[in-house]
Amino acid sequence: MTATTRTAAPAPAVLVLEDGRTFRGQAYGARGETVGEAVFSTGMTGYQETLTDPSYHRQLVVMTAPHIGNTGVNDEDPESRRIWVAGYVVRDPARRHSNWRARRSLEDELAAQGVVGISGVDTRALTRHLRERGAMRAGIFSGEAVADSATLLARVRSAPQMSGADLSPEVATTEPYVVPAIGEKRLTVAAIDLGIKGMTPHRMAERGIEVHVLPVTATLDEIYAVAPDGVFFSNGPGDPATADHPVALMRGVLERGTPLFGICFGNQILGRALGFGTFKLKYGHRGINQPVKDLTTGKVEVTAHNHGFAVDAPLDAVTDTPYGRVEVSHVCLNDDVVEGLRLLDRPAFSVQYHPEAAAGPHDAAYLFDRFVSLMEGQRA
Ligand SMILES: NC(=O)CC[C@H](N)C(=O)O
Repeated sequence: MTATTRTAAPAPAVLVLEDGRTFRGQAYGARGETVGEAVFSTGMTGYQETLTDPSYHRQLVVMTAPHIGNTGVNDEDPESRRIWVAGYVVRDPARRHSNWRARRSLEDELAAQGVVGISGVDTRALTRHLRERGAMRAGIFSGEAVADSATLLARVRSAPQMSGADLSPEVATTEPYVVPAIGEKRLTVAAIDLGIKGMTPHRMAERGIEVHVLPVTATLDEIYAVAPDGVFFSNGPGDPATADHPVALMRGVLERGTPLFGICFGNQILGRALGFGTFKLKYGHRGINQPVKDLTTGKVEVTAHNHGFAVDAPLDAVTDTPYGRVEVSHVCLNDDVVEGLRLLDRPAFSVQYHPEAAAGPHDAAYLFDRFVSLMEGQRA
C-alpha cells in the first residue's frame, strides 16, 4: 500500500468557458494554461483509462464523480503511452491515495506529464451547464497564466473547434507493430490505428488473434500484405467527417468481402463508407454506465462510451447501400443515438461504444466473439 499527502499550498486556478461562464478553483496537476473542448464523463471509476484514452485528445474532461484519485496511479491500467486529455476538471481530489497497485498519486502523475487541471469546481453545476448549452471550448488557467477575464476568454475563443478536426494522425502509431496471440494462434487481424486503446488488441489476442496494428496512413496493399482473416478499425479522436482516407480504405475492405469490425470512430467510418452522414451530438456520451439495446436480440447492455459524434442512419429500416443491406443493430436507450451497424450481405459490423471495457462493464465482450465467428465462418 502506498499513501502520500500533499502539503504544497494550493494555487488559484480558473476555468473559463467559451460562453463566458467562469468557475474558480485550485490548480491541480501541472500549473499553466490549456484550452480544448469541455466534455463530461460520468464514470465513477476508471480515471486512468479515461486520461490515457487517445480519443480524449484536445478535450478538457470534467469528472461528474466528485471524489477522484482515491486509488492513485498504477502501471497496469493506462490505455496508451501517455495521458491524452488536454485538461482535467475535478471537484474533490483525494488528499491521500491508497491501493495495493498504486505507484504514485494522480496529481503527481498529471504534473509529471504536464497536464493542467483544476480542482474545487462545482462539477454538478458545470455538467448541467454543458448539458444545457452543449460541449464547448474552454480553458484552464493557473499560476502565471491567470489574467483578466477578457484576455482569458479571447484565448478560449481562439482555440480550434472539435468539428472539422482531423486528429488521428496526431495520436496514432507511425510504425506498424504486432500484438501476438495469447496461447495458440488461430487468426490474423489487421487493425487500423486511428487512436487505438491498448485493451482492444489485447481482447483479440486473448481470443487467439495475432493483431497487426497499422498506421492510419496504411494502404490497402499494406493491409493485405499481412494476409488478414479480418480487418479492424479502431476508436480515435476528432471529427469523423474528416477521415477520408480511412473511409476509402474501408470501402476497399468491404469490396473484397473481408470480415470487418469497427469500434467507435470505426463505427462512424463504417457509417460514412456506406453513405450515411455523421453529426456532432450536443454533449456526447462519456462514461462507463450507458444503456444500449442490441436490436437483434432485444438484450440491454450497460456499456462504456466516449463519443461526441454519431452516425445519422434510420433506426427502424434496412438501407440498401453499394455494399448490400445494412441495419442499425444497437441503439442508446438514453437518447436513441445509433450505437451499432450490421451489414446483412457481408461479414461486417461495428459499434459506437467500447466492448473492450477499459474501464467499463464487460457486457459487450460477446462482440469480439462475433468477430471471431465471422472470420472462422469465412474460412470454413
Ligand atoms: N472514442 C472514439 O472513437 C470517438 C470517436 C469520435 N472522435 C467522437 O468523438 O465521436
